[in-house]
Amino acid sequence: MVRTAVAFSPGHISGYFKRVEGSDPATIGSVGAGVVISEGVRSTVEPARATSIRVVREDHASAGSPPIEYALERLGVTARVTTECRLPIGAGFGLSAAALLATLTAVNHLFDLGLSTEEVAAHAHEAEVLHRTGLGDVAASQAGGVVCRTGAGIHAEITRFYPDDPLYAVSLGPLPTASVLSSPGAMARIAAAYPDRCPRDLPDFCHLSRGFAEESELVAPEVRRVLDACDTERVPASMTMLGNGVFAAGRGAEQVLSLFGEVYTLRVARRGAYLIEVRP
Ligand SMILES: Nc1ncnc2c1ncn2[C@@H]1O[C@H](COP(=O)(O)OP(=O)(O)O)[C@@H](O)[C@H]1O
Ligand SMILES: CC(C)(COP(=O)(O)O)[C@@H](O)C(=O)O
Repeated sequence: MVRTAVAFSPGHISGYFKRVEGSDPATIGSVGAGVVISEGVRSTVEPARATSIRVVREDHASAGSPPIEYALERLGVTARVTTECRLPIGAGFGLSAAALLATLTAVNHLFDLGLSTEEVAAHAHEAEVLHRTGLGDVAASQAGGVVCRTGAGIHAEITRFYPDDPLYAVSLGPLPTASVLSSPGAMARIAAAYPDRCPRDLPDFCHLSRGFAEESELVAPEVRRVLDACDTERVPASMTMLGNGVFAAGRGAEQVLSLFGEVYTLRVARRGAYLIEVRP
């Protein structure tokens, strides 16, 4: 039997963020607030002569993941990787970071690399930043909670709180993160819209996120329709950054969102990425 390692990482919904410049990928990142969610990516890894990545979601599979391929090469290993997730990819659920954290956690154990949890996160963060698939998701998904990051990178100060209430989300389609991060105009509007404080609680997080979504002008017409419906029902809601989707909290949230698509019920994660098993 081939030795196999399996690991999981939670995803992360960013509510608001601002890019922070740095001298190298370790110091480049973002400040902002978001929610680490119970759904994420499970990665199964086995040694192979050449690296191959299979990305599985529902009954669909695709091949390749440039950030993961890059990270494995940096670590000097080749492996057959299968990632699995329930949430849609590219929809603002931080799945690129989750896929990296889950895969590198499994790789670390499979190949006995002896990396600390922080070193695993550092490699994942570097791959994210270089591929423009995220800025602050890896830092957030190192642990659970509603997260406020007041510095860039994985060593920055991060405060977390852990509400029991679920969050609901609906996705209306992808919004490639790299397309926004590469647009100087969008990044300038994002920086100007940044609410420079941490959220007090979940409703306050929704409120700050909504102000940011409006001011940054990132809200697409289909997202606008969902937000309008939430406003009518007085349901706190905002846009999943960076995806064409909406998250909402509290009474009535699930019902309003269900008018627009499949509703994902998300718990606030209690922990970050972890190893599930090594076989045999
Ligand atoms: N589950 C996954 N497994 C492997 N690679 C992934 C996964 N999710 C995202 N990626 C990588 O990240 C890219 C998308 O990044 P991004 O738009 O930031 O997605 P997200 O918003 O889900 O984090 C994909 O093209 C792929 O290279
Ligand atoms: C918002 C984003 C830049 C991207 O998030 P996603 O599209 O989920 O990869 C995130 O990494 C952040 O810094 O807050």
